[in-house]
Amino acid sequence: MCENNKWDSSQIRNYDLDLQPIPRLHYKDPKVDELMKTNQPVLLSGSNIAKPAVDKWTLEYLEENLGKCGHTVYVSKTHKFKYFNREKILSKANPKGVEFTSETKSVEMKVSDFMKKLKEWKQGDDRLYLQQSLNSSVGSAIVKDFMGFEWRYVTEKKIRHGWGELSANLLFIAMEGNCTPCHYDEQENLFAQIKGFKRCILFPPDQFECLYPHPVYHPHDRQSMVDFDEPDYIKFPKFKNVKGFETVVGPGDVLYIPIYWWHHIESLLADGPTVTVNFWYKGGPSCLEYPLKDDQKVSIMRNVEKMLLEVLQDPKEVGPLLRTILLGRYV
Ligand SMILES: CCC[C@@H](CC(=O)O)C(=O)C(=O)O
Ligand SMILES: [Zn+2]
Repeated sequence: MCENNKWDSSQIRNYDLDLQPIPRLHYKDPKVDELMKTNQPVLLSGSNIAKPAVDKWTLEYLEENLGKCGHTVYVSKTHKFKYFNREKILSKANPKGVEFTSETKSVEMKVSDFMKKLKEWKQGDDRLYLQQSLNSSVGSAIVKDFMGFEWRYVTEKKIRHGWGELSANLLFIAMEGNCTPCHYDEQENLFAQIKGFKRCILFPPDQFECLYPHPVYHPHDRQSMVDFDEPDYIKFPKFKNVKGFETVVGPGDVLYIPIYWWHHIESLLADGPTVTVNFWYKGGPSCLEYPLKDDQKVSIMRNVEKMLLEVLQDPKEVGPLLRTILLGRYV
C-alpha cells in the first residue's frame, strides 16, 4: 500500500488484519455526501480545510506561536498512548474503585521544552505526545491561521448531515511511531493531517464483538482491550475475525471518522514528528428508525450498562444478572 512513494511499508507496523482501503475522493465530489449520510468513512483530498496550517505550521512556527503557557503532553513508556478517563478511576458506578495503573501520564509542558525533548529523544526514553485544545491560550498568529480554515465547507457538512455543535479542535504533535490504540469516540470527527503521515485503521460499529471494549465504568471506557501488537486470541477469540478499513493520511488530507467508528491511528515510523488538527462535533439528534443502525445499538448497550451499574452498585453483579436474563430465555 505504498502511495506516491512518499513512504513505504517498512514504516507501518504489521498487524494480521483483514483491511480494505478507505475511499479517497476529491472533497467536492458529491459521493462524499453519500458516504457521510450513511456514516461511512471517507478521505477528503484537495481541500483547503486547514490550508493555512498545512502551509505554515512547521515545528519552529508552532514553537514560536503556540503561546508560552503550559500545554498538555502525554508521556508513555511505550509507543502506545491509550487514553484513560481519570474520573472513572473512582466513580459512583464503581465506589470500590478499580485497580488501575496507566501506561501513560499527562504533564503540563512549555512548547519549547516539548520541542527540546523531541530533538534530544533517544531509543529507550519515554515517548511524548502533545495533545492540546486550540483555545484562547494560543498565540495570535495561530488564531489568525485558524480563522483562515475553510469553515464554510465544514459547517455546510455539519448542517447537511445533522451533526451537533463543534465541541473542540485539538492539535496533536506526535513523535514518529506514536500510536493511539483502537477506540471509538461519541463524536463525529474531521481529522485534518497537517505534517507527516499517519496510518489510520478503522472498524465499523458492528465490529463491537470482535474488539472487546473495556466496560463502561472502566477508566479505559471506549478503548479496545485487545493489544494489537500481541493479541490474546484466548481471551479475545473473535478478534481473529475482525474486518476493517485503512488509509494513510498525509499533509492536506482530511479523514472523516464517523461517530462510534473504531480507529487505531499511528504516526509512520522513521518519518519524524507529525502534526494533526481534528474537528470533533457532538452527535446529532437521532430518531429511532427500524432497523436500528449499528451505532445506535452501541449507544443502547452503553445505556444498559450504565443503568445496571447505577442500580447494582457493583460491576461484579452485572454479568450474573445479564446471564440470568439471557440463558435459556433469549439465548
Ligand atoms: C486523543 C485523540 C487522538 C486521535 C488519534 C491520533 O491522532 O493519535 C483520535 O483518536 C481522534 O482524533 O479521535
Ligand atoms: Zn479518537
